[in-house]
Amino acid sequence: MKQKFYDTAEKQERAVLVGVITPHQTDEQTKEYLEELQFLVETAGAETVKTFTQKLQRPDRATFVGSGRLEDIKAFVTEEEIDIVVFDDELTPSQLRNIENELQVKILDRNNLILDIFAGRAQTAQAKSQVELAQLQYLLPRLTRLWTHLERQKGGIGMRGPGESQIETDRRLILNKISLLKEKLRQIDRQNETQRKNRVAMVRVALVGYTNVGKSTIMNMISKSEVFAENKLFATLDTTVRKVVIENVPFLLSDTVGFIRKLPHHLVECFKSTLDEVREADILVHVVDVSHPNFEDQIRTVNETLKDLGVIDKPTITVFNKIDAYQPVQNHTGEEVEPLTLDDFKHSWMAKNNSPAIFISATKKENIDEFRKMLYDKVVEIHAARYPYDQLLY
Ligand SMILES: Nc1nc2c(ncn2[C@@H]2O[C@H](COP(=O)(O)OP(=O)(O)OP(=O)(O)O)[C@@H](O)[C@H]2O)c(=O)[nH]1
Ligand SMILES: [Mg+2]
Repeated sequence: MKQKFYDTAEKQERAVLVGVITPHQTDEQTKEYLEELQFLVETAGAETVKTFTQKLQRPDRATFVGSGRLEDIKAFVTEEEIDIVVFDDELTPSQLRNIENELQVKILDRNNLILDIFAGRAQTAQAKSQVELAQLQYLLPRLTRLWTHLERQKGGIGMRGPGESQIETDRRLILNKISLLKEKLRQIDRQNETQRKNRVAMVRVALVGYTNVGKSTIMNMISKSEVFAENKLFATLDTTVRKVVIENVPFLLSDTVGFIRKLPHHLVECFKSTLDEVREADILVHVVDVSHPNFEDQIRTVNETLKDLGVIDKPTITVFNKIDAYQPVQNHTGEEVEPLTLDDFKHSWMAKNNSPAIFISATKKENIDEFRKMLYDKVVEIHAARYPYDQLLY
C-alpha cells in the first residue's frame, strides 16, 4: 500500500490522449478503445485530462493526426501544462520525431505505455529480463532510422561525424545487451524446463484471458492461495502454478499474464516462455469479464493471441466471470431491464457460442460449486484417458 501513498504525495503527471477513428470502427468501439487507453494511463500512474480524436481514412503518415488537429492539441498542451501526450497506436520513428518537434512534451504510444507498465510490475529475474529485452528491441529500429535520417541530411559527405559514431556506439551497446539478455533468458528457460519435467505427472490446467477479468481472483479462490489481484491492468506478469485437489483428484492450475488488444508483437515474443505453461496445458480455462461492454472483442483478442502462441484446439472451458456486475443492455424503449438470472445466462447466446461455458462471480462466490464440478469432470476425463491403469483416484 506504500505505492498508493506515493501516488498521492507526488504530483501526478497530466496526460492527453489522441486517437484516430477509422471508417471501419464504430463510435462505440472508439469510445471503448480510448477508455482502455485511459485505464492504461491510470495504471501507469498518470491522470488523463482530455481526449482528442479525429476521423481519418488512416493515421496521417507524418503526424498521425492532421496538422490542424495537431495545432489544437498544441494549444491545449501549452495552456493546460500537460506533461505527456499518449497516442492510441504505434508511432513510426518519423511520426514520433515530427510530433515531438511540434508539441515539445513527452510523447508516448500504446506500446511504450504497455512496456512501461510491464517494467514497473516485473518481479522475477525472468520477467525483468523479458521486459528489458522487449524495450531494447523496440528502441533499436528507432535508433537506426534516426541515424539513416541524419545520414541523408548530410548528403553522404563527411559521414564520419559525431552523430553517426555516437549512434553506432549506442547501437552496439544495445545489441550487446540484447544478446546478454537472450542468453540469460535461455538459461532460465532450461532451468524451468527441468523443473517442469521433474513434476509428477498431473493434468495441467491454465487460466487465460484478457487483462483484469479476474484470473488471479479465481486462482486464489480455487487454490486457496494468495496471488496478487487488483483493479489495474497487468497485475500479474509471472506465471504461478499451484497444485489443486478437488475430491481427491490433484491437478496443476496456472495463472498467467493477461492479454490486451494490440499487445506489442515483440512483447508477446519475449513472454513466450512465460506462456509455456499455457502452451503445455491439457485444459484451458478462458476467463471472460461479462460485465465489460466489449467482452466479445476481448474474447476475439484472446483467441488471436493464443493462435499467435501456437495454441490451437485445446479443450477449453469458458468462464463468464463478474455476473454480479453484468449490465443488461437496455431495450429500444429505454425501459429498465430485469437483471439476468443464472438460468437466463445458461440459455443465452453466450453459452451457446462458447460451449462448454459457465457463469460465475468469483468475488460474490456465485455458482462456484458448479464450476468446480465442471473442472473436476474435465480433469478426470483427461486423467482417465492418459493413465488408464491409474484407478486409485476415483
Ligand atoms: N464485480 C466483480 N469483480 C471481480 C470479480 N472477480 C474479480 N473481480 C475484480 O476484478 C479486478 C481484477 O481481478 P484480477 O483477479 O486481478 O484480474 P486478472 O485477470 O488476474 O488481471 P491481470 O493479472 O491484470 O491480467 C479486481 O479488482 C477484482 O476484485 C467478480 O466476480 N465480480
Ligand atoms: Mg492476474
